[in-house]
Amino acid sequence: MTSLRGLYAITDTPLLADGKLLPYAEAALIGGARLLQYRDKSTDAARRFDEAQALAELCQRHGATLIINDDLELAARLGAGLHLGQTDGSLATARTRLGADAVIGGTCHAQLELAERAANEGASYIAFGRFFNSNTKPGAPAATVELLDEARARFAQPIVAIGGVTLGTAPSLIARGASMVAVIHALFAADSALEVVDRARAFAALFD
Ligand SMILES: Cc1ncc(COP(=O)(O)OP(=O)(O)O)c(N)n1
Ligand SMILES: Cc1nc(C(=O)O)sc1CCOP(=O)(O)O
Ligand SMILES: [Mg+2]
Repeated sequence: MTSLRGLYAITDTPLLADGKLLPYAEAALIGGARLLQYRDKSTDAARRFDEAQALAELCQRHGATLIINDDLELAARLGAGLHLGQTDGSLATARTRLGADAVIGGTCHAQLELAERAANEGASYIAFGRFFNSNTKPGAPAATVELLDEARARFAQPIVAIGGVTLGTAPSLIARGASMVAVIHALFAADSALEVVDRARAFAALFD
């Protein structure tokens, strides 16, 4: 059973270009990331499969869970988890296809109604954001930390907080009930894989 608490690392193809994807992803896993999302917006199916398969092997080696962003078919091929946004397809269909044990998450922006629907459709976690200014997705709809109080009281599903999460901003989200923090820039915009290990360790320690 996957533990849905701790650091949720998300890859970013432009940021992890030039051979950084696998070493930086492994560094995040060494540092303690529990979920690793493969987020690649390209249409290069062959590269996407190869990269996701390599990440699946890394996750298996480090006892973490791979989540595929947007792509149910790729998740099904690899036996991985899946994250779906509001325009990425049905969570209920994904649950039927991937089975009861798969980790499937849904984007809920700042709307409790979207979380209600995601929960009813079988989401393993509900993701809210963007809580702070995001380097990766500056235009994502904004959410306030107060939303987490209400979400925590209303839903049994673990809550993922995303958007501008740093070592400085994460504690306010965890204190309000976020079970996981999903991070791109503050984890992977680093000069070396060793620096990613250190950052991941520091994020993971916030959950001790
Ligand atoms: C954990 C997590 N939360 C939210 C998102 C955003 O999903 P979406 O709104 O579909 O946007 P894209 O990531 O597909 O651009 C996410 N990927 N992961
Ligand atoms: C992919 C994504 N989704 C968001 C949402 O609010 O739904 S914010 C975001 C980007 C997260 O990257 P960073 O940690 O660099 O801000
Ligand atoms: Mg999406």
